Amino acid sequence: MAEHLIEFRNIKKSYGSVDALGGIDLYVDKGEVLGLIGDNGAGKSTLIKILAGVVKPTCGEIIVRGRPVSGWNAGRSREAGIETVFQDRALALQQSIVHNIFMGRELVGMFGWLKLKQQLAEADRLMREIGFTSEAYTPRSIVGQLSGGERQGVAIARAIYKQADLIVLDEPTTALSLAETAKVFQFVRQVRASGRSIILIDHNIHHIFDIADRFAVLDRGKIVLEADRSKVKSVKELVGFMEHVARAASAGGGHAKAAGGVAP
Ligand SMILES: Nc1ncnc2c1ncn2[C@@H]1O[C@H](COP(=O)(O)OP(=O)(O)OP(=O)(O)O)[C@@H](O)[C@H]1O
Repeated sequence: MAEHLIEFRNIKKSYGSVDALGGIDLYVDKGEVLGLIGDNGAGKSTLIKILAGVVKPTCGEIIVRGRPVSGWNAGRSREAGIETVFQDRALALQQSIVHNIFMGRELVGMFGWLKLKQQLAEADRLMREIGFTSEAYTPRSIVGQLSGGERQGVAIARAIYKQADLIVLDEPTTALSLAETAKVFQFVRQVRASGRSIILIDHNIHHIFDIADRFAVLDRGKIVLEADRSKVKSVKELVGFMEHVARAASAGGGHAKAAGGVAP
């Protein structure tokens, strides 16, 4: 069996009587963008919090590069090379790009002196690596003066500095214009081109369709569809399936499930 970068096997999470996740089997491979789609309350946040090690699953196994990891927590998640960019991005807007990238992990030399020159050079390299092409900005630019898409880029650069192999982006295009969304997706493409993986959560199916290599649709704590981009003919087909899932939910029925292709 092929070795995945990260794999969830039968991950469950209950909050009292609420089953937020009811047995998730999901994997991410090296160098791919996995689009995670689901309505409000489907369990997306719970899933990525488990991945980040900040929420403990009720049961299930997490396998990293083919090896089950016991005692999964935030430290193990970081060691596995997983970094999550949450919606607020946790950026210090009054500070420079370089400050934000190195925040809490500054390069220091003997006697605790900050290696500012090296930090500036490394920040510049990271910005170029993810495709920060605008000449208007340097590592000393203030993050608050950047556009929404560019701020997302700074958060991604910080994740790469932290040696991320898998970057989880939680709704990175919320409240962004089309042009800014395009910038974020350009960063995502660069990250994928570097061989890193991305889990992209986005409410906008069109966005996910444009960029993901594979989709996973979560519905009331279960994966109801997993499909390669190449197997899905059009965004219309994906939207049709999502509508079918929603109809089944509002009718109080069981989970709509699609095997192989997408058509329900
Ligand atoms: N700390 C908690 N205590 C109790 N129930 C919770 C908790 N966190 C999540 N839930 C429940 O688990 C289910 C999944 O929630 P989750 O936040 O993971 O969904 P989501 O897909 O991220 O939704 P959204 O897009 O609205 O953030 C929901 O029914 C939610 O009410």
